[in-house]
Amino acid sequence: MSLLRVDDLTVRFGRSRQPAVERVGFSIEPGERVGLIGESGSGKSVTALAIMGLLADTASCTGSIRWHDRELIGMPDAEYSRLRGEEFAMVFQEPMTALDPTMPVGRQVAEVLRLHEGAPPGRARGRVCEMLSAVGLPDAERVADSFPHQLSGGQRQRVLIAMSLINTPELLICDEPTTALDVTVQARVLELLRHALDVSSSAMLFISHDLAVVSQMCDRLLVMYRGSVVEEGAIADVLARPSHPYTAGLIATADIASVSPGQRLPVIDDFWDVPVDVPGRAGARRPLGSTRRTQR
Ligand SMILES: Nc1ncnc2c1ncn2[C@@H]1O[C@H](COP(=O)(O)OP(=O)(O)OP(=O)(O)O)[C@@H](O)[C@H]1O
Repeated sequence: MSLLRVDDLTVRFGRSRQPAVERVGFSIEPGERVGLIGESGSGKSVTALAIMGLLADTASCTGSIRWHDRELIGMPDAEYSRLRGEEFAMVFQEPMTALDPTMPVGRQVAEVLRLHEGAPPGRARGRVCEMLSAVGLPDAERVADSFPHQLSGGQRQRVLIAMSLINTPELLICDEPTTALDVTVQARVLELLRHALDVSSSAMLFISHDLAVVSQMCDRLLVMYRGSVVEEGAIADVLARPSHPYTAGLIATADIASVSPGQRLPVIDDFWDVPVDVPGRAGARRPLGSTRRTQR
């Protein structure tokens, strides 16, 4: 049985007729690292938030999200929040907004442990410092006593990774975890994330715009386009034989070998005009040759 199985997931906000995510389906096996790539607005974050049960109140969700043998859609809040942080966790794009500015970061990491394990404060402190060291923060005692604004962006993101992995979740969802960091720090944070996952054996859903980074971090790739998954496969297979024109365009414009981690790949911003092979959805039909390239 898959760790996570998403079937026919459709998410709408308010009275919008156009779903943000439409009939999305994929699964993640234990320990597997899956990349989710797509243009801005294609529905990557909404898919992640639906799995985490953290969508805005205005969202309505249909379909199925199964965690092991349990259905997450419609699960009572108390039960959902027990799973969140303990069995699956998420690292967000912007560490400053994900951390409480009024509390030392060590206490915030300890809080996650306490909530899920009931660890007494003394023991929690030791575990927190161990975890901060494990994500490449050597001066763990000092970092633990610091407030978020006293740390650099890279340090804050490491704190969030420590926080998300401290309960050894079976699945870690990373939503553009290094986008807010500068390029050299991004490479280091990605390296330690990979190492931390090796140690915890957690599976990962890694969301990015960046094909180069995804191809370094993941085994399998999902490509989202206008709210739907249009391509799925082992990274090497997709790169060698993309089946959807959007993926082909993305790969064609991406000189993957020459792009260092964190550096943006060129994207094609006229792909809205490429037909989308989703039942029931009418797309404009302009040929791929009429696209233009831009650099983000
Ligand atoms: N709270 C919300 N209310 C209304 N619409 C929303 C809300 N959150 C997301 N959307 C819409 O859902 C669609 C998908 O957004 P989503 O954030 O998943 O895109 P994304 O692929 O993650 O983009 P990016 O790469 O820029 O983060 C967008 O059209 C967005 O405007």
